[in-house]
Amino acid sequence: MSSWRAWTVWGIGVFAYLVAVVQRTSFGVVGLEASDRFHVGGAVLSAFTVLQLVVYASLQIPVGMLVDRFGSRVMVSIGAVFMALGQLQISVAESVVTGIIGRMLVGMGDAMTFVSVLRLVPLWFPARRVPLLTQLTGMLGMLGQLVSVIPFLALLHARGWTTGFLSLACLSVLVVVLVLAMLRNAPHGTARAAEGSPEGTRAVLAAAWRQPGTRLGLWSHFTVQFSGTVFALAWGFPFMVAGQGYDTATAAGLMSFFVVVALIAGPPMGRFVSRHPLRRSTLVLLITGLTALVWAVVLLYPGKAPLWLMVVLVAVLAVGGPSSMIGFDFARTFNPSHRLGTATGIVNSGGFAAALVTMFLVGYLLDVQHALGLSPQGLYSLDAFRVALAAQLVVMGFGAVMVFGVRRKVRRQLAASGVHVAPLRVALGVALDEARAKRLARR
Ligand SMILES: N[C@@H](Cc1c[nH]cn1)C(=O)NCC(=O)O
Repeated sequence: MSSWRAWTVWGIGVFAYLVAVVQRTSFGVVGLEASDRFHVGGAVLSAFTVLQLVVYASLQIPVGMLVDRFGSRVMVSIGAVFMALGQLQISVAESVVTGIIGRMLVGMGDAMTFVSVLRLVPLWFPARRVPLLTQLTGMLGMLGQLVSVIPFLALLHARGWTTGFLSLACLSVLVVVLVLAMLRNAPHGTARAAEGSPEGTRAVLAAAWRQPGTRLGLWSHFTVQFSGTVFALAWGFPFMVAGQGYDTATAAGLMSFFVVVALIAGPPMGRFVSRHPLRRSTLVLLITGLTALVWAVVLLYPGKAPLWLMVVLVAVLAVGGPSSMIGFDFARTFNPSHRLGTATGIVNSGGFAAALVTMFLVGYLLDVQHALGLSPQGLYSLDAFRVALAAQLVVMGFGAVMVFGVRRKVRRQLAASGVHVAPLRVALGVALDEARAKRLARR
């Protein structure tokens, strides 16, 4: 049994991450109000989100290194202070520049939270619980999106922009108080191992990168997470409404379905990972293959894709979020605890870097087709989207090749330590034989 102390620390960590997700997603839900306040259209507004993501992704590795050095408590508190300052700035900002500075501060604080919170889990809980708790951390944090969409939006509509964003700043202040009062980096006695490393910071980074298991985590995260992120944060809505011709209510319903599926998929994914640790990369590849297949069917479907097909697409994309947590499991199982933050930061940069590159590629391909007169029905026509969104298949293919390549190295390393990974066919045969033998023994 884990102590109440461990659950309290984890609970506060999860709350801090949930609040970070609220801060991250709060601007996206007030697009119309932001357009009025800053007197700008969609293109400039998307710069707020893109810059916030650029800051978030580029800070992952430095943050990981800092967590290994200073521990989760300091990093989560500093992150919450940055987010409080960012939202305070947004609450009074009236120009694009001051607004973007606010969002970048939020991105900085957000970047410090997830990696630091994940690092608490293996330090406070026994190894067998870690995969499921890691999934639950990601899953519960996602509920922050609903806080943005429901109570925050209602408050902003009732009391106005400044009160809405000031309340979010106060939420992060509450996180700082809770973290300083009750969050500890590790149980007594393990605190030294959990803070500061016997190696120098650069040596920690080099060692984490040299470990093929970290890179397998990076490419797994890269390959399975980006398509869902691109869909949810950038191109999903324009594709469904302007490209496919769905009304906004249906598109909004599909987006809510995305969140529900991502929430439901977390626990089974965690259980699979703890029961079949040698099949993690196979699951990543299977989910990547399935995502590519469903995208190909949607993009090649003659005319508007039927609703059932869009439901399947959204479900597959939503599973990508929980699946990407497999990347963190690779980081954890292949690195000692004093390198865990750094390795987790490396892994977490994968999916977000891939998402940024893809967001840009899709926008660029839409623009180029329009400029060359190849999309006469409009910039956001279905045919233009077919070509632009197909770029995802190239990014997915690249990621899958990297997963295959680095997995070979990981398996060689495992074999050297006496762990041999049987081909899937053989392993499935053995599992079926065992199940049959168990059934017979029960008769
Ligand atoms: N894979 C996500 C988290 C997640 C879990 N379930 C669905 N999504 C991830 O990498 N998150 C990083 C972050 O900062 O949120």
